Amino acid sequence: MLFNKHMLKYYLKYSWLYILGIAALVAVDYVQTWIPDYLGEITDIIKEQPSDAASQMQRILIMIFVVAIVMFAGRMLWRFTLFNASGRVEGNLRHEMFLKSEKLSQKYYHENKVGSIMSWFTTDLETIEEYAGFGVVTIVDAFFLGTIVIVKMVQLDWALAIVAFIPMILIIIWGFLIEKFMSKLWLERQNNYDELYDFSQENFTGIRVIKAFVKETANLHAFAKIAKKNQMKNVSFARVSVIFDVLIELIIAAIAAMLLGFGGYAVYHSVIGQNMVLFGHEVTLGAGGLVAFIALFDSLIWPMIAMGQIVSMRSRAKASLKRVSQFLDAEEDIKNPVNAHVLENVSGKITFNHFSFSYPDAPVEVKSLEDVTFEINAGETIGIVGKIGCGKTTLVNSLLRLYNVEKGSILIDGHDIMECDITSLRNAIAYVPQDNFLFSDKIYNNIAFSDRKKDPVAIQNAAIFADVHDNIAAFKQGYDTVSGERGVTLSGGQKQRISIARAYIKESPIMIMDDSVSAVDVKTEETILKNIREKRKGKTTIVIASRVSTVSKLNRILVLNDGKVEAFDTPENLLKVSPTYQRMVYLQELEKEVEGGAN
Ligand SMILES: Nc1ncnc2c1ncn2[C@@H]1O[C@H](COP(=O)(O)OP(=O)(O)OP(=O)(O)O)[C@@H](O)[C@H]1O
Repeated sequence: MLFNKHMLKYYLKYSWLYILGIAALVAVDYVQTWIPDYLGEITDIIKEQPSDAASQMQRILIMIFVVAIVMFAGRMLWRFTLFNASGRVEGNLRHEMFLKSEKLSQKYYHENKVGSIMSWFTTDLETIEEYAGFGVVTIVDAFFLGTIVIVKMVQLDWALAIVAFIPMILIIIWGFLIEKFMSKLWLERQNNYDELYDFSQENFTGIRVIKAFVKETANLHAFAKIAKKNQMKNVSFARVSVIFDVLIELIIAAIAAMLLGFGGYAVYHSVIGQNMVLFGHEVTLGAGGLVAFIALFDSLIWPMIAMGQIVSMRSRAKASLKRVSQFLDAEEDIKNPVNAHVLENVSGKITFNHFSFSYPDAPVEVKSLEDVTFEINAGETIGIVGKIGCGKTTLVNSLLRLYNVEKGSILIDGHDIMECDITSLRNAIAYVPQDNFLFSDKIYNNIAFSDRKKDPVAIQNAAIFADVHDNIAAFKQGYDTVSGERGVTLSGGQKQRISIARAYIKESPIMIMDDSVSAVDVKTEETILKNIREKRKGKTTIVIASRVSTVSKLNRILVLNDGKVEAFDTPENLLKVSPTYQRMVYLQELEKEVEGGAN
């Protein structure tokens, strides 16, 4: 079996299914080996024709019938229990992996592509499931059936049995030697599979860009290259596996031929009274004994083939379990501290204290944020502006603790967020991300994402807040319209506003809008800002904007420049003290003039 800490707990959890299944399998194996004895007896009865032949035959036939019934019931039972157990082990592992996936930080998802993670969730888990079910059957069969048959063969004639066993021992040794090599081949194949998954996933996501740039053919060539590599890895694994299987079958056929030869020769010599000597031992096997011996060897064929299958199956499962375990053991770098402070009744005061931040994969000298210090009062609505890439998103991601605070500190209501319970922290913040991701679900469910129990009136109010209610009402299926991949394609502005509604409905003391009105017209933007002023009165709101006009009516605006705070002041004062703000205003005026001229 395949043991490591992740598997062991599920083997233990479903031990009753395994014990029942293995017991049924052993029972089937045991009674199955009675058949060769009966065949031997039948041969001797036919040959010697004793006076009670009819009653002996009747007894044997009844016993064969009983064996058939036990085998039928036993096979049903082990199939049901062992395959049930392996399915449950797989299901539990998948569940554990899903839980883990939710605990892993942004850093992990930067380092590992979605395609690779998907293949761990699919093909690797299937390989493990195969081994936890069929693999167990094969091992138990090979071990118990093999042992019982071997004992019986030795009892019949140990010298003849040795003839059969020597090649078998060679198969076992060879199997162990080849397993490591096959495991390496499988690992390579699976890693290549990741590449294939990653490529396909990116291709499907970026299909519009590919089409717009007429890159279908180039992409097809790139795909064919990766697919070919994958095919070669598959072929390499299959080649080794097939050679191994064929050689086992060849060895089996050779042993059968040898047994028939030696056995037939030995029976002939015992009939003429000159017993054959093998390994210094006189072979006294009669015709019935030989038939039983050959039939026993026949029962040994499956355990021997099974050994070959175990090697291949185990090597695959070991490689797959290694990948799954690496995922399950991945470090969770965003964790709750010991004695975490649970944020309650948050007023919304936010303090950044000499906070600096570099992305894990960025060169050490490149800081996305440097020595950032400012304070937002509880209930205040502020704007954040700055050039592209100046660190606006990084700032709010840090507040959400999507990354750890390593230099400086961030406080909410005076509590260091590194000491706060992460769930309570994130519950206190409603976030509208820049990419406006929506789930492939009804618009209704997307808005109610934070609380599925929200009533239709609350959903509608949130949509009115985001000025998207009229758009939704105009859809044929209204709030039941499915957004995302499988549903209608919403416009960028509609997606932005549905994301705003989703955040607003949380009624959190802090709301962050990351460039969330960039795709709406000026009138809609004004409506949303007016709604923020009215409906979020007394609650903290941060509006990140790429246009100065979005934030120019707010009381205070934070201006970032190359990751540093350039100024944090009223729009009037910023015009005097902040070169970045002055330039943004100047560019906006210029834009207006150009537009006016064009009209
Ligand atoms: N995951 C990441 N890994 C490494 N560097 C990153 C990562 N995300 C952002 N950066 C870098 O950090 C800096 C700040 O990025 P950020 O997204 O915070 O800027 P921004 O002001 O929000 O930009 P925009 O106006 O385009 O939204 C940029 O130089 C960017 O290249």
